[in-house]
Amino acid sequence: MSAELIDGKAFAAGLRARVAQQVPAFAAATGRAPGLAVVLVGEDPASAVYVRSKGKMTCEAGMESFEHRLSAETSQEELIALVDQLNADPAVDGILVQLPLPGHLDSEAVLLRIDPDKDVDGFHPFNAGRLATGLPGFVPCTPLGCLMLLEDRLGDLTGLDAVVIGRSNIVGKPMAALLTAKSCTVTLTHSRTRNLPHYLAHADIVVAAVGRADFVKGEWLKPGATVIDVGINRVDGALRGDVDFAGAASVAGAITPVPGGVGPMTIACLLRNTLVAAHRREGVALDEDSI
Ligand SMILES: NC(=O)C1=CN([C@@H]2O[C@H](COP(=O)(O)OP(=O)(O)OC[C@H]3O[C@@H](n4cnc5c(N)ncnc54)[C@H](OP(=O)(O)O)[C@@H]3O)[C@@H](O)[C@H]2O)C=CC1
Ligand SMILES: Nc1nc(=O)c2c([nH]1)NC[C@@H]1CN(c3ccc(C(=O)N[C@@H](CCC(=O)O)C(=O)O)cc3)C=[N+]21
Repeated sequence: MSAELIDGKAFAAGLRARVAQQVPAFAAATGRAPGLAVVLVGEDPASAVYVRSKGKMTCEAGMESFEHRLSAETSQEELIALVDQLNADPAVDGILVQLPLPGHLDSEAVLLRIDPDKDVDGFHPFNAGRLATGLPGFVPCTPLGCLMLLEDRLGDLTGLDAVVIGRSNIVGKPMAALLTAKSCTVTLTHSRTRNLPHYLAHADIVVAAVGRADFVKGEWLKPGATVIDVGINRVDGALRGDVDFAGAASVAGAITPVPGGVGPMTIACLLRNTLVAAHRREGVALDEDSI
């Protein structure tokens, strides 16, 4: 292995500490802590683990966590009614509805119902549009975390060639928009891309969000590339990324591990977005770039 390890777990701990530092001043100004509501529908064990971990870290940062666990049989109307209630609740600054939802529910309609000013996931089309057009809003947590790790490692990203693998609304597309805003030359690839290794051979930055264990091979990479592995794949009970770590680590300049890379950044960015939402809603000043 020659690549440097990008320690997302450590960076995320620092970010959560910076968020926590801002909470007392907000509480002094408003008489309350920032609040995050998390909605979990059904009993998917992986989702339950994430929700528990989000709740714990929210409290550790000094913020208020409101957990809503609904049965897998919850109707669309019941879920929408809960979103409306959270939209109207002044103690709630951020709302996260854990995805994926059970198949009978219309997740697009649920995401559309969330007040865009409380949309700390950044999944509402208003916020996707704001990101695409360069307006302030909320940026999805996973790509925001990836960008923070990239800028921490590389500094100014201007002019770098970036390849994003995967075009989902929650990772690939917003990642491409963020890198474009940072003046990278971005290639957004997906399952219909004809010759992925051709694009990767030129990439200074690779962000892999495919959902297939060990998919990206070391031979495809440009020597010295910075590789961000978003993938969370469970293989025989263990977590694997979307990048063949051993192969990639002998070619890349730096790489994130799985676990301990992007995952912890996602939760830390969720807390950051909640802090930002609280300040914006209350009209309390916050230097967002310093967090
Ligand atoms: N660490 C974290 O915090 C998070 C991790 N994840 C993980 O990241 C991964 C991606 O998640 P998500 O974006 O939601 O996944 P999706 O399944 O929504 O999207 C996967 C994307 O990969 C593309 N793809 C599939 N096969 C290939 C292929 N052979 N070559 C190139 N592209 C391909 C698909 O293309 P097409 O559009 O053509 O189908 C699609 O755009 C998953 O492992 C997920 O668990 C997700 C969110 C947060
Ligand atoms: N509305 C919504 N918002 C999300 O942000 C969202 C979601 N739904 N649905 C599921 C995905 C996935 N996701 C992860 C968060 C943290 C880790 C994480 O902390 N992972 C640890 C390991 C955790 C473990 O051991 O299982 C790590 O990579 O080190 C992973 C994945 C957020 N998601």
